[in-house]
Amino acid sequence: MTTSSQDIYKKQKVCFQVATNVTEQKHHVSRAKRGQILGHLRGFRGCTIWFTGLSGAGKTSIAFELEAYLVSRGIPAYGLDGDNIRCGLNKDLSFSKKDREENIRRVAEVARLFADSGQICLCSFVSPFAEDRIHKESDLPFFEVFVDTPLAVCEQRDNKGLYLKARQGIIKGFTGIDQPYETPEHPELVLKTVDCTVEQSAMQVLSFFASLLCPVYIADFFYWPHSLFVSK
Ligand SMILES: Nc1ncnc2c1ncn2[C@@H]1O[C@H](COP(=O)(O)OS(=O)(=O)O)[C@@H](OP(=O)(O)O)[C@H]1O
Ligand SMILES: Nc1ncnc2c1ncn2[C@@H]1O[C@H](COP(=O)(O)OP(=O)(O)O)[C@@H](O)[C@H]1O
Repeated sequence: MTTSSQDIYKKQKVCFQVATNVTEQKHHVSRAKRGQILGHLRGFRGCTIWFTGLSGAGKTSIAFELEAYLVSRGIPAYGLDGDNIRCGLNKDLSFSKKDREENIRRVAEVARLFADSGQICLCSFVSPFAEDRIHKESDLPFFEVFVDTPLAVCEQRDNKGLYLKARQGIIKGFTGIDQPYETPEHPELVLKTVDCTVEQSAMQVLSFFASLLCPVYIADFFYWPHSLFVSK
């Protein structure tokens, strides 16, 4: 008779707690070596650009526009988005304060791995709590971008119909309606999306970070006509 792994666990009667006897393992490949494959010789390095703001502010549109643009220029970038991550990695989490905190903690860890691998990780999360957005411990560049769109505008956009549901009480704990949003105090960049297009907002981000991320490309960025920017 074979014993299932479940039976073994039951027999052991061990009370499993948070892991303690774990030791960080060193990679055999250095960050610099990975960077060489990704073209870091041209001055580019991995980082996280974190977009925060209300639902409908424009985080996803801007982050994905940038992702498409960077990738089309041969710069490795990847967008992590709240809706997507909550369908997979974080599908066990709710929108309670504690679970939002855990959502952001996990995503920040994943973003750090992307950055460590040499990519630009573009994160678009409501991330309403200021404390959760602080990533002082990260040894890789982390930039906060506040997508500063007023609640009234987000509610008017209501591209997913969520504000209507929140106002009707169908969705409880919706950020900006019956849960708070803590405005960033010292973001690297503030984007005002009213009266400008997604492409213009993405261009603002690119202009701001180009010199930090990729000095060699900066000239290209500024000489590119705006019409060439949309890269879909
Ligand atoms: N209660 C509540 N509050 C805010 N947002 C809600 C809620 N319920 C569902 N949604 C949808 O989930 C997206 C936000 O997920 P995030 O992971 O970014 O949220 S958080 O950072 O953990 O606060 C959010 O995506 P965006 O609209 O792109 O911001 C919504 O589509
Ligand atoms: N300058 C802008 N930047 C970003 N989005 C904009 C802008 N102007 C209008 N929008 C529109 O606002 C909506 C923002 O939706 P989305 O990107 O899903 O926001 P979020 O991810 O913050 O919920 C989209 O329909 C987008 O076309």
